[in-house]
Amino acid sequence: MLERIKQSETKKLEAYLRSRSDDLSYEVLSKVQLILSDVRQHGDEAIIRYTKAFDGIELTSLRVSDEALNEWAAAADEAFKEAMTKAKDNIIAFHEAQKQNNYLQQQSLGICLGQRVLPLERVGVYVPGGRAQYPSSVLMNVLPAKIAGVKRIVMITPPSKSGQLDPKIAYAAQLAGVDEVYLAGGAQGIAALAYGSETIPRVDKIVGPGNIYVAAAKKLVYGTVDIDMIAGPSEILVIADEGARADYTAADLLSQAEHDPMASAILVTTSSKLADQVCEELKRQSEQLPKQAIIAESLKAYGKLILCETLADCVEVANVIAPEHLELMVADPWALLGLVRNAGSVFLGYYTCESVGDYWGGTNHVLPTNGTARFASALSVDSFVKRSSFLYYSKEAIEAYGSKIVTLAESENLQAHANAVKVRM
Ligand SMILES: NC(=O)c1ccc[n+]([C@@H]2O[C@H](COP(=O)([O-])OP(=O)(O)OC[C@H]3O[C@@H](n4cnc5c(N)ncnc54)[C@H](O)[C@@H]3O)[C@@H](O)[C@H]2O)c1
Ligand SMILES: N[C@H](CO)Cc1c[nH]c[nH+]1
Ligand SMILES: [Zn+2]
Repeated sequence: MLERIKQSETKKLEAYLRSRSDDLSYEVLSKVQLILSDVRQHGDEAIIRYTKAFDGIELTSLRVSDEALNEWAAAADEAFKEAMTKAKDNIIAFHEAQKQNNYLQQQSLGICLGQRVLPLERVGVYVPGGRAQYPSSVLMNVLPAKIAGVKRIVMITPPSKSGQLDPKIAYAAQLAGVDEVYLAGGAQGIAALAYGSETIPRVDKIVGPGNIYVAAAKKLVYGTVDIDMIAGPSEILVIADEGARADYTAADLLSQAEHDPMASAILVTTSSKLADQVCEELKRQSEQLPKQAIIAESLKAYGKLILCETLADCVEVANVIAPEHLELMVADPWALLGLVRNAGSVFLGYYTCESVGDYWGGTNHVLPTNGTARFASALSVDSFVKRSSFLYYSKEAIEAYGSKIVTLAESENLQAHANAVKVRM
């Protein structure tokens, strides 16, 4: 069920990495570029047209009114509401610790300098909604923005199959404190947030995960607006030792394969016995899952099984792949953690399945994909702030240090810079 690769078969590993990076191909990017340009030119009309084409829904209004939001949120199930409220507490507790402080350094002669941490004004949050509804992603995106102090949080999501907002998404938006909600998904939604339309406001930064079209659109609008990262189709890489249970391992691989035909699930292990058992389990468990068609496509295209000599080798393979999620299903996960350099988020031990982090634990589930964990980080409070520095020099300070500044300015032949100091001395 999974393509088998030995650690020594580096060509096969490289081929996998190449195929993954080809996902954001010229073909996808050029298709998405056309959508972006169309929405930039034609605004709401183009968004409504693409929603009809891709989501099969004829929208009459993009904005979800406060009354509709209240009505739909009230329809959400009580057990769901209770679990979401506790998950919210866990997410807040983890992210509160990420808050950065302003700082001030004082020196002699009255000199002082420092840094202020300022929230972004307007942020657009993308909540995916094509193949599944993601109320958990509402909390993961919005709560760190709230903690950072973002003034206006605009949420967009594709309409549900009935053409409305799913009650669970409506409830999550209220629980998290979203300011405005619009029904717009895919590249057309990202374009609206980047350029603005008659109805949807332009924002300063777009955050949130999505499929390949959303990821491509975010990549293309970067520069017009800021983005958090490329958070595309989900990925899991499980490192398992001979003590890992095959049924747990297979269940975890399937948990991400069910997201998207382009999701990736990889097992890296030192045990060929476990590898065989996991393949059996994958077959057995996937036959019972409602999303088996998506899973089959995902495993066929991106499912891999890599056999290594040692656990340290397994971690090296993971460092090369740089997965979004890395599970260490080994007896002593803490001993391996220090060797991990490239992973969006790490899950330790036999009992911490990725679902704990997707919904509950408190760490963020919006994470870099497609190898970008080599340089990108999880969504955090930091994603919603900018830093602005300041400097104060007194009359005495400029007189004391002015000649040094003049020397440096003249060394660059910038006489006007030097003069600005000289006139004060
Ligand atoms: N990396 C992360 O942090 C993270 C977190 C949660 C979910 N995810 C991923 O988010 C994705 C959710 O995907 P989804 O599809 O369910 O929802 P989505 O909202 O991301 O995408 C749906 C939209 O895609 C557009 N679309 C669909 N087919 C298209 C086509 N042929 N051409 C142009 N546009 C098209 C449509 O506009 C549709 O509204 C999954 O890949 C999942 O793995 C990632
Ligand atoms: N695994 C996803 C991130 O790749 C997050 C998620 C939300 N709901 C379920 N899973
Ligand atoms: Zn998931």
